[in-house]
Amino acid sequence: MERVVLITGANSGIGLALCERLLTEDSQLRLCLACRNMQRAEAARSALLTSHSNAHVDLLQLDVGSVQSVLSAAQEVKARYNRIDFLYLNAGIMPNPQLDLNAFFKGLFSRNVVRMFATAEGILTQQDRLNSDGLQEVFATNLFGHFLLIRELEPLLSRLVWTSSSNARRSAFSMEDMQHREGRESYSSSKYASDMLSLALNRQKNSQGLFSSVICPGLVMTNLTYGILPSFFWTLIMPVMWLIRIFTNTFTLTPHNGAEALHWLFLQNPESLDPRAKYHSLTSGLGTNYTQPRQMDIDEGASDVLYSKLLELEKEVRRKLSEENADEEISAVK
Ligand SMILES: NC(=O)C1=CN([C@@H]2O[C@H](COP(=O)(O)OP(=O)(O)OC[C@H]3O[C@@H](n4cnc5c(N)ncnc54)[C@H](OP(=O)(O)O)[C@@H]3O)[C@@H](O)[C@H]2O)C=CC1
Ligand SMILES: CC(C)CCC[C@@H](C)[C@H]1CC[C@H]2C3=C(CC[C@]12C)[C@@]1(C)CCC(=O)C[C@@H]1CC3
Repeated sequence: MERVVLITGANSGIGLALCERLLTEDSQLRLCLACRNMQRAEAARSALLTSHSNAHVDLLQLDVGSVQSVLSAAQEVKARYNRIDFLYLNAGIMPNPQLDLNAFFKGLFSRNVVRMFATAEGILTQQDRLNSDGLQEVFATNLFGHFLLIRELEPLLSRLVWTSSSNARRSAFSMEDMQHREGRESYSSSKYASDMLSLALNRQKNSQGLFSSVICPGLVMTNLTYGILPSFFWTLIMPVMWLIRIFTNTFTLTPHNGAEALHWLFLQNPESLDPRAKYHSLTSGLGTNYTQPRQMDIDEGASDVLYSKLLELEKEVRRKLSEENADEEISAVK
């Protein structure tokens, strides 16, 4: 039977590499690339068809950072497919990243140097902003848009896979400020929230046959990392990066390597997976790829609280949207 796989943020980086790997694994697959920019989505589709000429590759317009776009895209998915075998929640942003060079050089000579290279703890901040739905942009894109998509498509779903990060950190997240309006680590906060949400979804939905997993792709050279340091600089320091890889294995560096755990999960029986584990893509000093589960630092109770808060927020945004639509109808009649 033809399996249907929907991937958000599939037009570049890790998402596009995953598409390549999945088509190599199963040429009968129906892939749906869910992207906000249709020109880039077309280019990704053409690239995939060059290497897999008989592949079924569909495109779907989806801006996960916009409530209206998520709701419209979900309607379209329901009209097109009667089930989604895998939903990869991969789209993500890190706007205006700032590297704290002082902290970086201090970290270089501390006991935590390996940890710093693996997680970027203490050396990276971002500047977030409100989007047109009145939500924090990073929260809306990396977490809430995906949550809404899951809610809309729930009856069609069986497997969810989140592209999280080693940068997800409990101390960056606050339940009282789940959108991270106050701090400067919105990326870390949103990724920690996705880890929590995955656990909560497993607790609430496993009995109904829905399973969720989280992965970390390691440090990968993509548009996201080119936003932190320019691509020529990364190319210049590549020999240093290969050297560091010997000590951490988290410097996967290429999108193909970064997609290792995403691909690995595609081959696993969901019942054999640990809901409290994050599955890491790792690459050894000799260039061998493998997947390793590591326990996440999460409370079950807190993950349930986050789930309830997201349901509340969902109600609120739906109410606001229907009020706005009603206002528009009234002014159209006038
Ligand atoms: N690179 C790395 O080292 C790491 C990356 N990650 C995570 O991996 C995931 C993929 O990122 P990566 O491949 O690195 O970076 P890219 O920037 O190459 O890919 C991000 C993808 O997300 C899409 N996207 C962003 N915002 C939206 C939106 N509002 N609606 C729909 N699609 C959107 C982008 O589309 P567009 O082209 O239109 O911008 C792009 O296709 C992210 O979740 C990221 O946080 C995690 C750990 C490390
Ligand atoms: C000599 C060089 C290797 C210096 C590079 C320093 C930093 C730019 C990087 C060290 C750890 C990296 C890292 C990320 C970005 C680049 C670093 C801060 C991520 C935050 C990218 C996105 C993620 O989701 C996790 C990564 C963790 C490690």
